[in-house]
Amino acid sequence: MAEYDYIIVGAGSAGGTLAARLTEIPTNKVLLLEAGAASHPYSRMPLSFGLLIDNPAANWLYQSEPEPNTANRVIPVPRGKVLGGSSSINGLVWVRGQPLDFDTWAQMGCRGWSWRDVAPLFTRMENFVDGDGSNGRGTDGPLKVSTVPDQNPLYDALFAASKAAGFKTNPDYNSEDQEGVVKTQTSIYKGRRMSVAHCYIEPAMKRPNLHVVTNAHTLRVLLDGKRCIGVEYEKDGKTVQARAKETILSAGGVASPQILELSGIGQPELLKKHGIEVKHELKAVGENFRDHINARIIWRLKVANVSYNHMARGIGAVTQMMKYLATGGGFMSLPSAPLLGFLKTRPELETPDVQMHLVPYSIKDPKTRKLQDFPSMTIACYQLRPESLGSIHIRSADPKAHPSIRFNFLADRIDQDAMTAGFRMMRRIVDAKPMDAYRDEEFSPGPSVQSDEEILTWIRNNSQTAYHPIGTCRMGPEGQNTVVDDKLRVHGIQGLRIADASIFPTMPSGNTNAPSIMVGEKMADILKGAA
Ligand SMILES: Cc1cc2nc3c(=O)[nH]c(=O)nc-3n(C[C@H](O)[C@H](O)[C@H](O)COP(=O)(O)OP(=O)(O)OC[C@H]3O[C@@H](n4cnc5c(N)ncnc54)[C@H](O)[C@@H]3O)c2cc1C
Repeated sequence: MAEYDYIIVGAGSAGGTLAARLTEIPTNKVLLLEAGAASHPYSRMPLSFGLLIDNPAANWLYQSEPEPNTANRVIPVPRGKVLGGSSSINGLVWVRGQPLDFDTWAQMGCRGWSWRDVAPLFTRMENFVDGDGSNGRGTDGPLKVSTVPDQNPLYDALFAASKAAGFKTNPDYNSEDQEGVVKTQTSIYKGRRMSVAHCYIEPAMKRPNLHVVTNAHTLRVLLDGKRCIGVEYEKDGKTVQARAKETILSAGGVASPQILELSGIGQPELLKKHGIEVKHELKAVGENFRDHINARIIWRLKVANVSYNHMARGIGAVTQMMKYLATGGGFMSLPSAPLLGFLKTRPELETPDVQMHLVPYSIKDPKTRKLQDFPSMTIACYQLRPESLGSIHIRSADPKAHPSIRFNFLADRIDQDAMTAGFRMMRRIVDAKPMDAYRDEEFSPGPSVQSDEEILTWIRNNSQTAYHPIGTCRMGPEGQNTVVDDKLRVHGIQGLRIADASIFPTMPSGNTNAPSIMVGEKMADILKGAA
């Protein structure tokens, strides 16, 4: 059986970062297992966000359970299944979060995770090419970050409308002050996606001490009593075992709790129901699940040539392709949103509680992301720090069966109120005078939806996830509600840690790629004895 110092399961945002950092020390022998392929031909192009959203070649294509809170709809849950994980298929929006997020983690008992502790990790991971090193922004990290270069009179009108509606702008929302309507910073450089595969894993693969195995589906971790001794995975139809001093699960918010349960770690009743021997009771495995529910309003536009529905359809698609090939710019180089808003729904709030994504086109269906036929724009809004808690648990002892995902979106009154207020703020921006020249009728939901109840019902009936599942192996001091401690060790099991978005105790205020990479950086420091 092959022996390593470290086995990392999942080559995503956190796992890929961790593998690269650990192998900086030549004596560390590391095995990185990834269920997906080594690459996908579309991945480096930012448009791959749309092209891979329903593509099984790079995506797990999970689905939620139908739940009454969201009109019993089955909501698609895409996750990256390729080297780089979700960082290879995501919407490329780069957000650190608010200092308050991490100070809250520290306040919940996670020593070493306050903003003061994690800010240097955010600095070291990035090379913000449009920054000058102020605000703690990185200038020589492995992952290049740039501000969207796309210009469009619609953006100017939206900035002016936001100002007219009473919202400020902000020169750097990834500083300690997030508030404002802003041009998006992205994990894109010169039109190419800056995934963890490209920025961390591929350079590290030149090292002899990193062994990367792709198309390797981890089935379970191997336990000797209360000690983890390695993993069992399937490769080319064969079951393979590997041993390590430390095993780190980095399979993401959906799959890390699944692998624990398949290994006999979790809620005893649930494991027994599926015929799995209980090796270690941990009630919080798969619980404390949070995600962002994303409500999108679509407006028709009077001016066609500011909307990519007009500029990127038919012959326009060819023009955009030529532009992309020649300059690395245009439609195919955009992140999921070129403008963002981090705003307060109530003036007395200390920091923003909603995030908006302002998009110069609309899609027919978020499941396939096909462009709508008419000139239009979208603004989407989610509450930054949702309170509602869902769960992710196995539905079967079969490691290939997708787990049961229950969002429980909008269960909490705070979430309902913030989403309703955020919805009204989207309309407030677009109704402002500077948008008069562009705004046509609201296409979806349309003017018939007005009262708080109508808005909330519409959100329940139509909204999707913003693709940020977190919390299912929550970090914190040992207790009913946590799975790992602040050194990311699974409570009660030796030699097993978890490093990915599943350990977030609460939702960071924004998109979750940068905080997931930060977890990989932090895990590396802990294992190197530097944290
Ligand atoms: C469609 C989409 C759009 C998004 N847009 C943005 C955005 O614009 N900005 C942003 O900041 N965030 C975005 N996110 C979220 C962000 O990308 C994720 O939060 C982040 O990548 C999670 O990192 P992770 O390390 O926890 O998991 P992942 O990066 O998902 O990595 C988990 C890895 O584990 C592998 N794996 C799972 N199970 C097994 C197994 N049994 N055996 C072996 N390997 C396994 C997976 O294949 C995957 O490679 C988006 C996500 C998606 C899916």
